[in-house]
Amino acid sequence: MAGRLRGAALAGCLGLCGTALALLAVVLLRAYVLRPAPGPRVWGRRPELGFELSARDRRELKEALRGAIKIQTVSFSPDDQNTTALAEFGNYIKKVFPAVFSAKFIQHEIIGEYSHLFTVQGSDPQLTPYMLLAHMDVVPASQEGWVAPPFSAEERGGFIYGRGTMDNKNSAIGILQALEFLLRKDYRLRRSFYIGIGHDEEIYGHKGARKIADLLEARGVKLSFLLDEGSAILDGFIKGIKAPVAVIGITEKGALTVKLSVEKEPGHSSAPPKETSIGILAGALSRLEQNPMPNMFGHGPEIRTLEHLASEFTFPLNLIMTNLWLFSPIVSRILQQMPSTNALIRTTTAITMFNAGIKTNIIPPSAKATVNFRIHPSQKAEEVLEIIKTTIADDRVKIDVQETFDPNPISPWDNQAFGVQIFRRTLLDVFPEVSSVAPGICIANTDSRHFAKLTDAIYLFNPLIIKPDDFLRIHGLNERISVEGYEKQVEFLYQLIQNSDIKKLPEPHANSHEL
Ligand SMILES: CCCCCCCCCCCCCCCCCC(=O)N[C@@H](Cc1ccccc1)C(=O)O
Ligand SMILES: [Zn+2]
Ligand SMILES: [Zn+2]
Repeated sequence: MAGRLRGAALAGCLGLCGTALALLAVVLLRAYVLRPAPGPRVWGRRPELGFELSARDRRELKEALRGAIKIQTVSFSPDDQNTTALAEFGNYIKKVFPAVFSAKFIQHEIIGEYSHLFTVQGSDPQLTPYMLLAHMDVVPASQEGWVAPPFSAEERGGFIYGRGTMDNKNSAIGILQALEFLLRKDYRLRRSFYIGIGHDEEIYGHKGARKIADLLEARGVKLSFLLDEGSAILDGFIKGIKAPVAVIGITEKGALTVKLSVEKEPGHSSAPPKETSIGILAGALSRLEQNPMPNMFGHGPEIRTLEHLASEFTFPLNLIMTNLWLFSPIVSRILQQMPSTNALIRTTTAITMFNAGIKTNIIPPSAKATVNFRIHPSQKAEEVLEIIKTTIADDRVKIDVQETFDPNPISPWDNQAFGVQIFRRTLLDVFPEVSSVAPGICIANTDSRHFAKLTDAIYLFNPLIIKPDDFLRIHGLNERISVEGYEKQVEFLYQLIQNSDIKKLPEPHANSHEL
């Protein structure tokens, strides 16, 4: 009997060990044998014009950006913008980019009073046009806490400091600068393209980008791709990856902004009720913060980012990332630890405004707060609103939706995706240190969502190498760009325009079935 039991135990143990060994074999096989081959595509044609800058070009390029930063194009709220500065920005670009404004094949239109649309006519009408999008408005900046005043565009240690240096005058001015340089070298464009520069992106883009999109739609325009801000070349964001990796947004999160309010009878503070409007609202807000929206890891494109980058990770993370079918519970727990990666895997909750109270000895008649949610690509605004109501679970808290939109559809990412191949080619040309190009999610929102009817190929990417510390500067203190980084951005755009002039993508290399 005892022998039979020992035999059964041994057989059980062997079975378990066998399963463990088989699992290990699959894990190793996927990590080391079945890795997608990142083989290069064969591009016969190189950009015609190299990006060699004279000392004068360099100075001009830097001063053009610095001049733009000094114009205080601040969007405070949907009905409060610095319109004098917005108009000044229009005059400024006319002065700084004379070749762009005098070329016969470039049409310039002002849309919604302050936004700009450039139609750059290529010589081959058979080629589907593309679009480069940027915005000139900026969020407000406090005067305190900056090493140099936010609209001084001061240069320190190789960096230009100022609001808009990364978000997003670097793109607005950078695109025009790249085109200006190409025109001065008599480059004749083959593929038409549009440049859109919005003036109210930071307050939803209804009067700028939305109107540009409506106009192009009315003209029957279809785009082969659209490129806007929203992601970057990430350096040091992902534990276990040493080299910088280009993560190109193939979708952006949705958004839902709700106003919460509680009204109660005012009175003398010496005989207070059990709960005041402030206490009730604070409780509701605390419940929202303490109960984050569900972790959706694996339901959106975030998993594709990790799969693409798997072979970039050092051991043993490479084993884990190539085997997400097994390790995703661990990975999703790790991702939720840092705010920037937590934002990739769930709808985020941010309490952004709170107003209440009149005087120290008056029971507050009302308390109001604003909560801003950024919706994960696998959820819809309606579903998020239901979760909010259930979490607050208090009828005394009035919930008003201020603004909402669902996440963008997911743009194509494969060997036939024209835009993706052009970005990849251009990244290889301009940033040889970038080891991988992966699809990702833009965790914030951009003007690009207004263009969904013109193309299904919307990409969010700024050709800038950014570190976690830089990310905090966007909408924060000491926003800055390195002069070298800005030159690289202009070079990227200069080569991108030339690379896009290719008629047809080259056939994929025999080994490069995946990007
Ligand atoms: C695989 C690891 C990835 C780690 C993620 C790190 C992400 C780093 C990305 C850096 C680029 C950030 C670019 C931000 C663009 C910001 C654009 C913006 O500020 N938009 C406004 C628009 C808006 C929306 C709603 C109301 C008013 C304005 C925004 O707040 O989203
Ligand atoms: Zn922006
Ligand atoms: Zn912004």
